[in-house]
Amino acid sequence: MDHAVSLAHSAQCLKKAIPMMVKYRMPVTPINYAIWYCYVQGSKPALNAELDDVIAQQQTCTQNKAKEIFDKHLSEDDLVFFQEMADRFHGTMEQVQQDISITLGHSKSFTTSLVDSQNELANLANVNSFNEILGCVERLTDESVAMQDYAREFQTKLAVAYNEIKDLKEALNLSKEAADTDPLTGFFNRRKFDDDIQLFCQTYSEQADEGVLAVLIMFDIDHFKRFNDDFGHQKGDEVLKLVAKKVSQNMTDTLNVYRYGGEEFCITGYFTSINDIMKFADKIRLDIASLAVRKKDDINSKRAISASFGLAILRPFTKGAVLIERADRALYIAKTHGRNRIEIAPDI
Ligand SMILES: Nc1nc2c(ncn2[C@@H]2O[C@H](COP(=O)(O)OP(=O)(O)OP(=O)(O)O)[C@@H](O)[C@H]2O)c(=O)[nH]1
Repeated sequence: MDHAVSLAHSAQCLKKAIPMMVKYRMPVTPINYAIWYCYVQGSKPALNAELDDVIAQQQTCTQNKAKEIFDKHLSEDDLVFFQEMADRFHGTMEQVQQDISITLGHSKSFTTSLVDSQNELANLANVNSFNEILGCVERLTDESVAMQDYAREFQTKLAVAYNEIKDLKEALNLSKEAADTDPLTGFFNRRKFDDDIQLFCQTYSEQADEGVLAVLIMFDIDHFKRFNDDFGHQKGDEVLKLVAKKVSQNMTDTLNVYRYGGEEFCITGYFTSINDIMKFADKIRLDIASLAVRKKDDINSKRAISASFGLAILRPFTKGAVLIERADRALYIAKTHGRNRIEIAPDI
């Protein structure tokens, strides 16, 4: 790929590439960035054709497929280029914006001091060649005002460019957010969970604080298949949304909630005691159990909703996979012991 392109051209390509990633719900990874940038640049028709095919079939492009396309048509150099580009744009514009503000400030104070001098001179009746000096200062003042006008105009143009870059950055953040979010529930999605869980375990291991417990709470709506079969998939989606609302109402800043699978959710976070964890999980369990739905045209069709919970307290230096396995096992026991209940994984 030709990297010797102007900043303006790169900005144009980025501006077109980001909405593509948003549209097809692809996370902003360097690889996705690279293939879409190349796509909108149009420099590799074979890449465009392949990406068009994948999108036509799947309405998105999976990480694996994106990597495959990248490996086939692009190189590692392209990747480095993309990783650096967005930051470079923003950094450069920020710096220039600062410089011009300083220049404008200087030119303003220069004008002010010239005006002051001019006034002072005007008040001095006994100065030799008074009119010459005054004329000279007047010219300098005019030049300074012109310089200030020029700087202001330059700043306006720069502000426009700066805002465009800012918009680009925001679009990038939004597309990242969209790529991490489950659209039905608004929770983080499985992809984000897979990214986060290892970091969650690692951070706790490195900064383990006496008296702080890190926990993974897994829960799953009971008999959801039966519900879907009896009420239809659409009503099932409605239940997922209702459950999500109840869960959201209990969330705090120290907790993260994810849609782990179809009707299965995970919460990770920190508590100070097992008692607090149990109280928290039980509140959610009861909130979900307070829900009931019925068919529009059948008053006798009322069906209660419930969920089962499996908790696993993190032991330092445990891998994410082990924590998940323990919570999953506890959830399985909650299911087999009658559902609508909470089980804690044994601390072995
Ligand atoms: N409506 C709806 N259903 C979904 C969605 N995702 C998964 N499901 C359904 O969720 C059901 C899950 O069924 P199972 O895994 O057998 O579990 P279950 O019926 O809840 O039974 P237990 O977990 O043992 O209580 C399946 O019928 C899936 O089709 C979704 O997004 N919307």
